[in-house]
Amino acid sequence: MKEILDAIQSPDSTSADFAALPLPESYRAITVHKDETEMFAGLTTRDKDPRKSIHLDEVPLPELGPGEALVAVMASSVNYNSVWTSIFEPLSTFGFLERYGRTNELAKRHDLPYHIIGSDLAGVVLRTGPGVNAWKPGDEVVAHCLSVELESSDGHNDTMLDPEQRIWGFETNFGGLAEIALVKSNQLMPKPGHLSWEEAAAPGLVNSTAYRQLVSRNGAGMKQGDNVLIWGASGGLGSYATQFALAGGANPICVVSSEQKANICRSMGADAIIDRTAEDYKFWKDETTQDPKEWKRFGKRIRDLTGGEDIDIVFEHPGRETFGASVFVTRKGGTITTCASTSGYMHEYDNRYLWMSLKRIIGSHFANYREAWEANRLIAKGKIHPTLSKVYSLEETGQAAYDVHRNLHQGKVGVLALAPEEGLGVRDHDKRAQHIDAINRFRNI
Ligand SMILES: C/C=C/C(=O)SCCNC(=O)CCNC(=O)[C@H](O)C(C)(C)COP(=O)(O)OP(=O)(O)OC[C@H]1O[C@@H](n2cnc3c(N)ncnc32)[C@H](O)[C@@H]1OP(=O)(O)O
Ligand SMILES: NC(=O)C1=CN([C@@H]2O[C@H](COP(=O)(O)OP(=O)(O)OC[C@H]3O[C@@H](n4cnc5c(N)ncnc54)[C@H](OP(=O)(O)O)[C@@H]3O)[C@@H](O)[C@H]2O)C=CC1
Repeated sequence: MKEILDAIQSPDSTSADFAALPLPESYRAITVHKDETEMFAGLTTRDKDPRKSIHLDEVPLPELGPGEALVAVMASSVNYNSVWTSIFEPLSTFGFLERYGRTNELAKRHDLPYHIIGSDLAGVVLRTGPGVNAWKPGDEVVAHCLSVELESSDGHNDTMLDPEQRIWGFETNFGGLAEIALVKSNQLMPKPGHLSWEEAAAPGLVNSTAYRQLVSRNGAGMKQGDNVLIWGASGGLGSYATQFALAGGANPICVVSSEQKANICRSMGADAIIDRTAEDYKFWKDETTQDPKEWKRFGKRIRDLTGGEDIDIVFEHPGRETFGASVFVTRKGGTITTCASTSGYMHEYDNRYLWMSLKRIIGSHFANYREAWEANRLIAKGKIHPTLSKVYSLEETGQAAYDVHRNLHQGKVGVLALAPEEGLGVRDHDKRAQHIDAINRFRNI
């Protein structure tokens, strides 16, 4: 592994040098274990502690198949899907690996008693499998997390519709929270040169998801002037949705849970901000009964901020707790676009407000390769910036996932894999200097 790191850090290394590097038989990786899936039985979601289920193991290097690449991972990031994996909710991810393993001989590699998790990476290609022409050893890359087979016709308009669509490092093995990752070559994209490894690894999953959900025609198709209600506007998804709204000439109405987070939104350029803790919205009277009066109070607050206008697009992901309010505050003909249900997936809303006002609910999930590429291109052009707040070592991944589970973090949380320290991997110093304040906006807060 030392030889690999030396090659990455040497400015003189060529593609041939990387191709000639011997690959290790094993590497360090963040895992959850199949024989521990019941370890949190009986506990509430909140009390399930990722620090107990997340392990750092030495694992064997997987065989490289056609259309695939082995990547030396310099840095990765924590996504909420790794929180779900680590608390075995809503179901154990080993079921996904078993199901994938049954599909063909090569996919059997994924069905193991351990799951190497993680759906982001920035690093360097070490080897490519047969049939890979677009990438070569030595390429500095980031990887998006869409894994598809594309044998069926269904996915050929929009690859997210492939029946064998999976999220890498969640529904497949050999994810990014490791020193080496196995990806399909059509997950690879160029690493933005003005960013360090950990900065480049941070946006991938959430930036691509927010791009499809909010900007793409497959999602809400946001346009200039739209009022966009963004839940968790300084969180993983929300910090990119807020940037897309601002960069696209829309008006973000940012919901956050503290003054500190409100200030982060202001620093991004937003001025319509709702602190849901300070204003104490209680959309549910009890576990089963919502309070439409509270939807109205929330809607009135939005009207105060917009000069009397309602919401064109809701960027939804908290789910059960907020969905009734989200449907209510959307304007006639508006759109609620949802990609998640952090607070519960059995949503309840008053359907009269949906059909009588011709509103639409759009389900959105990750992004196709083109959408992920366009989202990454905006990062590379310095139009959208990473929202990295804190960086942990691979050994500390359990704590990093705990922070995200308990909503103790801001923006994105990074993890160093092979990178020995933060700040390495920057190739375009001039562009970095142009954007340095925006790049550091979330750091250490
Ligand atoms: C990029 C980052 C993303 C995120 O962070 S997202 C957040 C994290 N992700 C999640 O929380 C999602 C986790 N996944 C799940 O909870 C489950 O994954 C799903 C609920 C999405 C799917 O459930 P399942 O049980 O895996 O699959 P089924 O499709 O429900 O299959 C169950 C059986 O139901 C049959 N079935 C499906 N559709 C129909 C139909 N329309 N009519 C009749 N039967 C149907 C199937 O065939 C199958 O059957 P048979 O068990 O016999 O194989
Ligand atoms: N389908 C897909 O492709 C994707 C789905 N996801 C899912 O989206 C969800 C959010 O992910 P991500 O943004 O990375 O997570 P983060 O935890 O980084 O951010 C979510 C933010 O939502 C807000 N929030 C949390 N709970 C509630 C609640 N009950 N009511 C109102 N606001 C709430 C919090 O902000 P605050 O406290 O400031 O209000 C929190 O910071 C997860 O469930 C994740 O699995 C994520 C990426 C892709």
